[in-house]
Amino acid sequence: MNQPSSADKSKAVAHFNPKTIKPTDEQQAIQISPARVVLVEANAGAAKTTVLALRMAEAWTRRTRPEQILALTYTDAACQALKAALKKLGLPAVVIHQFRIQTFEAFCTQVLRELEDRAAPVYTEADQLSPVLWQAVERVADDPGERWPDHFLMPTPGDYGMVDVFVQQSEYLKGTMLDVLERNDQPVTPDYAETIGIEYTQLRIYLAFEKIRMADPQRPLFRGATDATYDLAHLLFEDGEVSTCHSWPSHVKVVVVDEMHDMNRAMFSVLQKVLTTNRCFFCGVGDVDQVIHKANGADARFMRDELAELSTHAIVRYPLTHSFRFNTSVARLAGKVANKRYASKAPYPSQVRFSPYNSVEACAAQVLADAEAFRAQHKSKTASCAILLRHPHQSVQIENALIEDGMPYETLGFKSYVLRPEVLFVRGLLAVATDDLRSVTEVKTREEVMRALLFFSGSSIVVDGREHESQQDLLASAIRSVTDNPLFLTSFFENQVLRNAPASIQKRLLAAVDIIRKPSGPDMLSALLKALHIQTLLGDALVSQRRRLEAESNLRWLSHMAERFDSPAHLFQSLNATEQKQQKQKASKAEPLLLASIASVKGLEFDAVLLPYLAQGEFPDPTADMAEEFNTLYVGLTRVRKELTIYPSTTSPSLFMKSLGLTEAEGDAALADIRKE
Ligand SMILES: Nc1ncnc2c1ncn2[C@@H]1O[C@H](COP(=O)(O)OP(=O)(O)OP(=O)(O)O)[C@@H](O)[C@H]1O
Repeated sequence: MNQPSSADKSKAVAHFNPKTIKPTDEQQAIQISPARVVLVEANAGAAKTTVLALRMAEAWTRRTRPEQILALTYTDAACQALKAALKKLGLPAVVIHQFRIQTFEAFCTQVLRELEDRAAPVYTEADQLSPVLWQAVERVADDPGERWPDHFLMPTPGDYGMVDVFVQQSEYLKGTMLDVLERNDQPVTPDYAETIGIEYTQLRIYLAFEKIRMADPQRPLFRGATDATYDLAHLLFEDGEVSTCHSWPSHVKVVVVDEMHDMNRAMFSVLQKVLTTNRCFFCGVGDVDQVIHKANGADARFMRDELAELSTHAIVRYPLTHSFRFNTSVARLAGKVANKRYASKAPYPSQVRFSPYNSVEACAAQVLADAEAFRAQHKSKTASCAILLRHPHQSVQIENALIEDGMPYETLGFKSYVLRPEVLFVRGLLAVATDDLRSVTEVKTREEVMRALLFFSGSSIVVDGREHESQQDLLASAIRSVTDNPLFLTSFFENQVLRNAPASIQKRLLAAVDIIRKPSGPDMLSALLKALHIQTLLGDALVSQRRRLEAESNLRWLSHMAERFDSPAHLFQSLNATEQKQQKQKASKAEPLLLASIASVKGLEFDAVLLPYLAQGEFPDPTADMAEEFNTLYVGLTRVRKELTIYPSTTSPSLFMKSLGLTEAEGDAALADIRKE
């Protein structure tokens, strides 16, 4: 692997000169590098996306047509960040529009759509995958030709964690392409399963599932979230022809890949084909400490040995030493989290502030006050502020605080808490008990409330004389009659939801409605959830273990918030009013604040970043991979340009604070140091 030679540097002169920023020598070296294969590994904010944009702009200025320039990324946010960088450099919008900038999944979907002559349905929800999965389980269990039945550890119906485990393993197998690469026509045996690190039964089920999904390889039954990349990579592995497709890039001159640290084997195989079917310049950028998708097979070696092996040209590596996004204080903290050197050179000061909290509500109030202060100080519409969360359930109190204050906000990476299915179920019960569906003003939400009532009650619709009609059609006509006349909700609840629910659930639903109707104190919602045996109810309804935990957390945080209300009717009105205010805000022209998951803003940046709820059990999440939790924190705090505020819990201190030396005496000193800069 080579470093840029001084001859390289002296020969070329930049044809593209941005007016908005002055590229540094390091950046310009990448912009004009004559090397066929260029690689940049650098810290967050060190201008990786910017140099890709510079390289694209340089090629365009040197008369490469925009459609001959291809940029591939892992996430939509990274596509958005690259477009923003091109815009910031001053490229005309029409030109940016003509560049082909896509995620690998979107790119592969486009090619497969042309090859298959149709768009395969996309299933991303556990509920959609579950029936096929159980069909696969049955096939494996009933296979008369099975030679190793003694090795089976079959899941039993009701094993609801099964879907999550399956999705995780299958995304890993597909991302790494382990089975495709290692099988070589050998039979699937317990020994073979062990060599690829998958439990034998799981592998059998995975293969049966794939057989059902791909029964007709030309017309897959459906695709999961990352299946287009895998399917195309698989096709390429089997020497399938793609280069004759219109949508296959056949005359591209420049290929760039952002966030290359997220690359897995399937993406790499597709990239390999793009590079071997085009005489092009390649530039990839990444930062190993931003890997948060290991579960999908993301591996930094694709930026290193694997690329070197693939490339017939020498790889020239360039440095980007300084972060231009933020200054010393943030850089020091990022360096601590990622345990690496971090230099910075932003043309403005950045500050880090720690705002300890002692209750969930107090934290929300502090976040609101800080967001308000930031807005008051920076009147400009372009000053951006984002509240970044590790988990969606943490939005409950913050959304309430924002709504009460009248501060417009939008969410990214999750829905507002009032629209999450389990909260809609509670809203449904409140509507039934108070006989007031009219207060739910959005028609779409009324529909969702009815669906949630039916779904979480394990119920169905039965109409005499219409037995031949599908549940979908029956529900559609029930929804029509109730949305037209909200007073019919009670009869829908009594005659359908309740009557057709399993007997044990009927009792619990009645008890719940009873609790709402009787005068009760601030723990009404906790009592209602208890009467519903909510954990069992969620467990029975939700096939995904991840979703169950998420739903439980959402309801736990909701009941905490409900303690403020003296009656169920008030709680109900407040939830409805929250939704109405959100609708109003959407219609208004006021610039919204962003409330987002950290994962969804990877690649983006904001003037102010607020990172609430650093508490043990919340962030880091003890059930997740600890290295990735650190990377998630690193991604979150490196989104900031000027003002970073971190909210550590004083009652259950986060491991992060301890391991960063940011608690107690030693931590105070470190904080003081950081603040001084
Ligand atoms: N020469 C420069 N002068 C001033 N600002 C710059 C310069 N180069 C880049 N920047 C700015 O620095 C910020 C960070 O750049 P960029 O988004 O390209 O970093 P990145 O390495 O891709 O970050 P991440 O790893 O988070 O994706 C951007 O606001 C960008 O416009």
